[in-house]
Amino acid sequence: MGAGRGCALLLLLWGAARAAAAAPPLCNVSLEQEPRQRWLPALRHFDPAFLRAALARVIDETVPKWVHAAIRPVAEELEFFIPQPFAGEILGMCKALGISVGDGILINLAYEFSAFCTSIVAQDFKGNIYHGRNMDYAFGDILRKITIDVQFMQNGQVAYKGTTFIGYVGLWTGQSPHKFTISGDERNKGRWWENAVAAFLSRNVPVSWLVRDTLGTAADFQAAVLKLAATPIIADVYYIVAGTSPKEGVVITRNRRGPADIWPLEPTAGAWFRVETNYDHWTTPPPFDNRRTAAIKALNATGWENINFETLFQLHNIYHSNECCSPRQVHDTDQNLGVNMCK
Ligand SMILES: CCCCCCCCCCCCCCCCCC(=O)NCCO
Repeated sequence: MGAGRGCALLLLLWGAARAAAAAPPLCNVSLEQEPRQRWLPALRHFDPAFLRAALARVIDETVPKWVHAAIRPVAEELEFFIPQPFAGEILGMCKALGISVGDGILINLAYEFSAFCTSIVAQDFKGNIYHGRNMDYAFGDILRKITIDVQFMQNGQVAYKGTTFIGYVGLWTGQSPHKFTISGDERNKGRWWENAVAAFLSRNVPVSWLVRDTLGTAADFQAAVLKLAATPIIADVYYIVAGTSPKEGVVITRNRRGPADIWPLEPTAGAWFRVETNYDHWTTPPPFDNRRTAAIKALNATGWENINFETLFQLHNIYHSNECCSPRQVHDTDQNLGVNMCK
């Protein structure tokens, strides 16, 4: 399919019962406005006191107090190392909310909170490409209330869009309309605050900022894959990318410095889907986390004749049900996001 002819649909479903779909607020962020100003309209959807309390709780429960005390001044200094527009955007929100710049920067370096993400890219028998992703977090009670769909606007058009949390300027899920979609899944453990500052000082960028940068600048699927594979970042990650033409689907396993592996769709060889959870695809997942096997089973049962937006969405619920998750993985809330690129 020609890049200009694609259409795109974003859909969010919240809640453990998943009985009713409730979309998060849809916010426009104008890339033509000063970075410090551009998120202020989006902030108006939220109670500043709630955001301040949420930020305090997340930091309090994930960063030891002595580390917070030591790291906050360092994070504040990072203002001078952070590239635009990210620095301006974070500072603008900190000022508007009356929170410390150090805390604002710190939370924007957050990589994961016990996240169990799954991304699937698949091609149907007609050559349509589908990209679905699921996120399952700790802090569900907070994160469900601060999730937003964002349209980044330029010249009166949507330049790119994504789903994030208010205050968090990077994207882990996004779409460049009619071109490509990206999702990121956590790779490699480690406390997020431990290495973030040191890695940042090496001038590498957070993984979610590279997603946003790629959505805003890459001309097509191929350019996006190259950029996501090669740009130095501050942590390991899996980038899952889907395009609008047959075979345009790939899982990129990233080290900080570059690609560890590139795993494309190979529909002619029967590989019409790729599933990425939080483990290298060439290794066996641990027995307590069966998401990959369950997703593969469900995809094979569905078949490429029947894969579509609806079945992919349902499938995310199936493999993510309690049957395949250990108690450790079953949080009280789930986020399921399906990104469908269609002809
Ligand atoms: C700069 C203003 C801050 C405003 C206050 C924000 C309130 C609380 C913020 C909570 C932010 C949560 C960040 C979560 C990061 C998750 C990263 C992620 O999605 N990782 C996926 C890994 O698979």
